[in-house]
Amino acid sequence: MSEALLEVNALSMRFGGLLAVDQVAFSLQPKEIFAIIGPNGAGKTTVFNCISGFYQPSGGGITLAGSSIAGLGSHNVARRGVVRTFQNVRLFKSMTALENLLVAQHRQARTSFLAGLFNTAGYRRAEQQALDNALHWLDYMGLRAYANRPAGNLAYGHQRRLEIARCMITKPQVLMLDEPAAGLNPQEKKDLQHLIDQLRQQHGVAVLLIEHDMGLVMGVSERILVMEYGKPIAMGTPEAIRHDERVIKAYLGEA
Ligand SMILES: Nc1ncnc2c1ncn2[C@@H]1O[C@H](COP(=O)(O)OP(=O)(O)OP(=O)(O)O)[C@@H](O)[C@H]1O
Repeated sequence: MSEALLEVNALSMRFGGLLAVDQVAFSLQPKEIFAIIGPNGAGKTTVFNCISGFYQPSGGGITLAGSSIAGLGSHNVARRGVVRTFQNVRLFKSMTALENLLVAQHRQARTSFLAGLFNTAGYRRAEQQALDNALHWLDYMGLRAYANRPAGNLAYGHQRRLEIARCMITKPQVLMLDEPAAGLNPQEKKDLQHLIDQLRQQHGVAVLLIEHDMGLVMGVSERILVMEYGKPIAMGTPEAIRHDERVIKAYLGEA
C-alpha cells in the first residue's frame, strides 16, 4: 500500500461528559474513496469536524502527508487541501452560482488588496483565471445555465453539486462529503456516485464520505469504517462490512 495521505490516530472528542468520538483511527490513501458509516449519533460528523479544523480534538492526532493538521482551524486546514461539504448545504444563498465559485477562489488566493486597488496586470490575469475556472466547474457540474441565478433559488440537487464545485475549485487533496445524497432523488444519487468516481479519476482527489444511503456507500467506497457510540467497530471492504456481524447487529439493533 502507498503512503497514507491522511492519518487519523486515536482520535477522541469529548463534549462535557459525553465521549462523542473514542479512539477512532484510520488512514486515507491517495485517490481512495473511504466511507464512514454508523447509526445516528455515532460520532461521524464529529470526526469530520475534527479533521476539517472546526473542532480541536480532545485527544489523538491527525496528519496530512505526514504533517499535523489537528487544531489548525478550518481555514488553515482548507488551505492545506482538505475541504468539506456540510449535511445542510452551506452556500452564499443570495449570491449567484458563479459568484459562489469566485468567492471560493478569492478566499484561497489571499489576493493583495493593493494589487486590486491599482488593478495591476497580474491582478486582472488572476481575475480572468478565476472566472475561467468558475465557468469550467459550472460546465463540469451541468450548472452553466444557472450561472447567474442566486444559489438559494437552485434546485436542491443543484445546490449540492454547486457546493462540491466550490470545494473542487480550490484543487483539494482530500474532499470530505457529509451526507451528500441526503435529499436527492434516485437519478441524482446515481449521478452523484458517478461524479464522485469521476472526481477521483480526473482530479486525483481522495474522498472521505459520510453517508446513510447504503447503495451509494457500497457502490462507490473502497473501504468503510463503521462507528457506533463514538467507537470504531469495523473497517474493511464493502463486501467484508456487509457480512460483519457487529455491523449487522448495530444496524438491526437500531430498527
Ligand atoms: N457541539 C456539540 N456539543 C455537544 N454534543 C455534541 C456536539 N456535536 C455532537 N454532539 C453529540 O455527539 C454525538 C455524536 O454526534 P455526531 O453528530 O457526530 O453523530 P453522527 O454520527 O454524525 O450522527 P448523524 O448520522 O445523525 O449525523 C451525539 O450524541 C451528539 O449529540
